[in-house]
Amino acid sequence: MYLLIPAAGSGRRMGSSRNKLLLPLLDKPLLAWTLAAVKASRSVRWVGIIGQPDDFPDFKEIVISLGMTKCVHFIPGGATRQESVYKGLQALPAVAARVLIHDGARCLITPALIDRCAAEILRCPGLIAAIPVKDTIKVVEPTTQLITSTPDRRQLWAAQTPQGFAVEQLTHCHNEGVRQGWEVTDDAALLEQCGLPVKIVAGEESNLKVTTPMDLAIAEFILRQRDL
Ligand SMILES: Nc1ccn([C@@H]2O[C@H](COP(=O)(O)OP(=O)(O)OP(=O)(O)O)[C@@H](O)[C@H]2O)c(=O)n1
Ligand SMILES: C[C@](O)(CO)[C@H](O)COP(=O)(O)O
Repeated sequence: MYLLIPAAGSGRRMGSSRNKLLLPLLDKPLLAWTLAAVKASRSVRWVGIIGQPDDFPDFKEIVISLGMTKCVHFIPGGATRQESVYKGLQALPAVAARVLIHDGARCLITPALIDRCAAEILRCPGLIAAIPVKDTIKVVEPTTQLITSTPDRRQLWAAQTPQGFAVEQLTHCHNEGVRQGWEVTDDAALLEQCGLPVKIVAGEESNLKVTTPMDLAIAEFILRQRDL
């Protein structure tokens, strides 16, 4: 399976002066945890790490320190996650028919979840890992700050990565996104806009995205519970 890892962000919400994926988490950089899970996955053969070129020396050091034997490529990213994935798609080998995309920032991913998504994407053209929403969600009118509705929670799922796609279809949707000026925060949203089906695969509650300093503390807590 081909796997693209968007890792070209800046970590604004982390309040970090550098890419948050290079911040330490226990004994190694955050991205090293993500890559360790990728290394342990049985299905992934080809890895494209999408990053800002300034970060490549650090990324390469991490890859070497993990002793990754999979084929690893470093792909220059863009100004948004959407642009970064678009560039990643263009760097895939022509023979790639299916691709998984997994955020570098979801560093608690398990090899089992990667392999489950890899197996499932061979049976459908689009999928995302997701978990049912636990909270009661309110839709709020931004200027008045008044609640306008409470969506039925049974229909709400929190999107995670991996997200998997048929490469041709995802490329078509990204092209359409560029043409129409769509701005989205995940790849599934592009298929949704194009009216194409995307399936849910059971995600994992611990598969959080490290976005804020609080997430970093939670990630550390979860990792300490695991058999390292
Ligand atoms: N231009 C960008 C922006 C984000 N990402 C990646 O997309 C994932 C999810 O993005 P997010 O958590 O928002 O990361 P940042 O952009 O670093 O964070 P922030 O939005 O707080 O600046 C991360 O692995 C991030 O590195 C990317 O590849 N290219
Ligand atoms: C793709 C994603 O991880 C799904 O949860 C997420 O959308 C990435 O970006 P966000 O801007 O932090 O939501």
